[in-house]
Amino acid sequence: MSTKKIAIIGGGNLGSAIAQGVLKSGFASAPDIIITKRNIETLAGLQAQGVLTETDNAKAIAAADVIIVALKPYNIKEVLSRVKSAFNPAKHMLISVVTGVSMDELEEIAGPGMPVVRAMPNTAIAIQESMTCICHKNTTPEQAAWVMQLFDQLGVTVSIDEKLMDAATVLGACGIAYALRFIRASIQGGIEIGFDVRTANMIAAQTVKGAAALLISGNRHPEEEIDKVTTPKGCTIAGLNEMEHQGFSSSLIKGITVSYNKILKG
Ligand SMILES: NC(=O)C1=CN([C@@H]2O[C@H](COP(=O)(O)OP(=O)(O)OC[C@H]3O[C@@H](n4cnc5c(N)ncnc54)[C@H](O)[C@@H]3O)[C@@H](O)[C@H]2O)C=CC1
Ligand SMILES: O=C(O)[C@@H]1CCC=N1
Repeated sequence: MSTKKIAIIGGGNLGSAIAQGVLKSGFASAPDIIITKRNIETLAGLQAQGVLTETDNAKAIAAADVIIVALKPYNIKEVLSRVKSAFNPAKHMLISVVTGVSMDELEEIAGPGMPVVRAMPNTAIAIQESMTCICHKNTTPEQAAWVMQLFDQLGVTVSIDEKLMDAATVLGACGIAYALRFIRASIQGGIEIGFDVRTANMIAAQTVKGAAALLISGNRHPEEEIDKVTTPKGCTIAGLNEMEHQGFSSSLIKGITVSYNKILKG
C-alpha cells in the first residue's frame, strides 16, 4: 500500500471513479485521499468511505504528495493558476488526466521542474478495469515507478509517447462510450428478435466481455476469432456482411477520426 497522500482536484465523473478504484484496489487508504469539488455534496458516497473532501484546492494540494487533476480542459488553467503558489516541485508530482493539455503546459502552470505525468484512463478505472496510457516528464525513477504501480492496480497500463496521447484519449477513453453504444444497439436488436431488455442486456454485455477476453488472453487479431464463428452459408456471415454494407466498420473509423480531430481543433 502507498503511503503517499493523494489529492484529486475535480471530483467529477473521472475524479470520483479514480478515487473509487484506488479505494477498491487497496493501493491507498481512504484518509490518504482528499478530493476537491466546488460543491462537495455529491461526494457523500466517497466521504462515507472515509475519503476526505475539500472545496479549497490550495489546502488539498498543500496536504498531498501527489496531485491528480481531473478538471475540464476549459478550466484547468484558470483553476490551477489560482493555486499556483501551493505547488512545490521538490515535494509534489502532478498527474493530469485532462484531455489535450500538454506536459509543457502543465509544467508552465505548476512551475519549472515540476514532475508531471499525463495519464489517459477510462471510466472503468472505478472497477479496476481501466486501459490507461501514460507519459511523464521531470519524474524521478521512484515517482515513475509509483505512477505505473498506481495505474497497474486500476487496470492495464501502457507507456506511450506524448504525441500519441490524443489518439489514446479517443481509442481508450472515448472507446468506452463507443463499446457501450455497440452493446446498446445489440440490446435493441435482441429485443426485436424476442428477448426482454434485462436478458438482452446480460447476453450482449457478457458476449462483448467474452470477445474481448478471447483477444486479450490469446493475443489474437479479431478476424482469427471471427473466422471460427462464420459458418459457410451461415447466419453470422450473412449478418456481418449486411452490417458492412450498412457501413458498420466505416462508421466506427469515421467516428474515431472525428473525435480525434475534435481534440486537435478544440
Ligand atoms: N469522463 C471520462 O470518461 C474521461 C475524462 N477525461 C478527462 O478528465 C477530465 C474530467 O472529466 P469528467 O470527470 O468527465 O468531467 P466532470 O465535469 O465530471 O468533472 C470535472 C469536475 O471538476 C469540478 N470542478 C470545477 N471547478 C472546480 C474547482 N475550481 N475546484 C475543484 N473542482 C472543480 C466540477 O465540479 C466537476 O465535478 C476532463 O479533462 C476529461 O477530458 C479523461 C478520460 C476519460
Ligand atoms: O469526451 C471527452 O471530451 C472526454 C475525453 C475522453 C472521454 N471523455
